Amino acid sequence: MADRTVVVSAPGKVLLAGGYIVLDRKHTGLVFGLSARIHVLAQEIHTSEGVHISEIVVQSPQFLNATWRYGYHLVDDGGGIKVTQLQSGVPVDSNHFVETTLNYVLSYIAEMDKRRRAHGFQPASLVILADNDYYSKQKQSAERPSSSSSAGETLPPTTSEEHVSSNSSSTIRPKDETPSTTKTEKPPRPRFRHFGTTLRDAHKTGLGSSAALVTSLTAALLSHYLAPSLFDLATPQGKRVLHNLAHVAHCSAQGKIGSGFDVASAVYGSCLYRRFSPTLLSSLPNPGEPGFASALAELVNAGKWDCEIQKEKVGLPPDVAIRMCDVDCGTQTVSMVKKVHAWRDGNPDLAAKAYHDLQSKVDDLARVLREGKTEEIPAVMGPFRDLMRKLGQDCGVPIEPESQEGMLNALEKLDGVYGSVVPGAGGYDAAAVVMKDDEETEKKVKGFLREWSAKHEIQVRLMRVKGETDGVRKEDVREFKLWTHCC
Ligand SMILES: Nc1ncnc2c1ncn2[C@@H]1O[C@H](COP(=O)(O)OP(=O)(O)OP(=O)(O)O)[C@@H](O)[C@H]1O
Ligand SMILES: C[C@@](O)(CCOP(=O)(O)O)CC(=O)O
Repeated sequence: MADRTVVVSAPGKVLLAGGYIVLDRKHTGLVFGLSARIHVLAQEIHTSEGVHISEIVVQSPQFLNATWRYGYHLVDDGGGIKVTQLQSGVPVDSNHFVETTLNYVLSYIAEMDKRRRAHGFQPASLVILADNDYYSKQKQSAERPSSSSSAGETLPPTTSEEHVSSNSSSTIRPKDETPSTTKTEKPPRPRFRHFGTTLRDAHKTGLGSSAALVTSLTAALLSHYLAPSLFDLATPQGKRVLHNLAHVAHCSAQGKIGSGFDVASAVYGSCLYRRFSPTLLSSLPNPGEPGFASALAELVNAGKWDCEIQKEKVGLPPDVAIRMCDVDCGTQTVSMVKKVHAWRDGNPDLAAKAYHDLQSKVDDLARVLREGKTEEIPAVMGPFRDLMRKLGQDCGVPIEPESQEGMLNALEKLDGVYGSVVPGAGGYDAAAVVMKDDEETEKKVKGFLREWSAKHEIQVRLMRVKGETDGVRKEDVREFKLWTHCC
């Protein structure tokens, strides 16, 4: 049988402009994909002769205690495939986004490829590898140097979980290719570092890890299990199916609260985004309920998807970059959205005016970036920030908190910085900077953030990540050979 090992990656996102208004179908948001990606490697699990296992094993080897084993069964009355997390040895936290994605994607696959109902799913191993910028550095993080040439570069510290599972044929660690380094040599920066923490305790930088993960996991499962005649990521139809299925799974895992701009950019990359009608998903049964599988397949394959993804409306001048600053604080997006909506519902006229004004700035910003009018960026981003700050004040929500306001005002005074914003929902998450794409400006910004951090006793740093237009893509499996069972 053909080797079905596949690696798919999807980008993170930054909603540069359009937070809150994009939740309303009347409006659009300007979203950029990011160079920070989440990769998922899918491969068969090879067992010794006579040994049969029926598991799907998902691992996130950059975190402690992050191996999730699932059994699966076909539910009667067309309820689809339901997975159950298997526990053995050290208890492992559940991973709601992974589990939900498996329920939706395996149900869709079984519906599209009827043979699966009779023969079931071959056991599979899925390895999640996130680019380093998705999480803030934590001081206790343990790293060991290893090979600098390929993707699986850093060895996780030994954990009790690994001890438990070390005999299993289905748990993988990167093959140990640790080179000998002398004491004085600085270890190479690992492409996928170990964060030295559990996922629950990790400090997210707000780049949209869950949407990138759900998208790349969905694409990896579809590519691994379905023949190319049924799913081909390289075709527009393949992307449409991926987009719809990942949307449904992500919405379900999130509790149906988002506009979906993050999944759209994970699939298609940078775009001007108009959301789908929320009613689209309202009649879909839940996984396991009668009729779920066929309703899901129908919704994904056809459905009245009325979202708009306009890629041609988005561009960047060649010498301009969108960079992100990690502020290393968290933001409660859900409660902020609730407060903004409560204000909007209580003040419809004021809200309509505010949303209209914000939309015109979203359009202006898209236009000046697309048309390469670098000199006009400050005159658009400044008033956009003012309007977002005003919205926050009206709703009693810290969309641009004072601490961020002071920092961004000072940052914008630097030569080469054209504008900045607290993207998406705002708050204390990452800040975005639109700046000249050269070393000199990068040095200035880094120096500024170092001084600002010291003066204000906070931790702000410029991340490596940059705005990028690409969406989901297949990666060269050979680059991930340290994470595969074979080769
Ligand atoms: N590297 C990873 N490995 C396994 N699961 C992950 C990984 N990254 C994200 N997840 C899943 O996504 C969840 C985080 O989703 P959540 O919506 O809270 O954050 P987010 O999408 O990163 O938010 P933001 O838009 O602010 O960046 C985790 O709890 C986990 O279920
Ligand atoms: C507030 C909202 O419009 C943007 C949230 O963006 P972010 O997660 O802060 O990047 C919500 C949404 O569109 O899903």
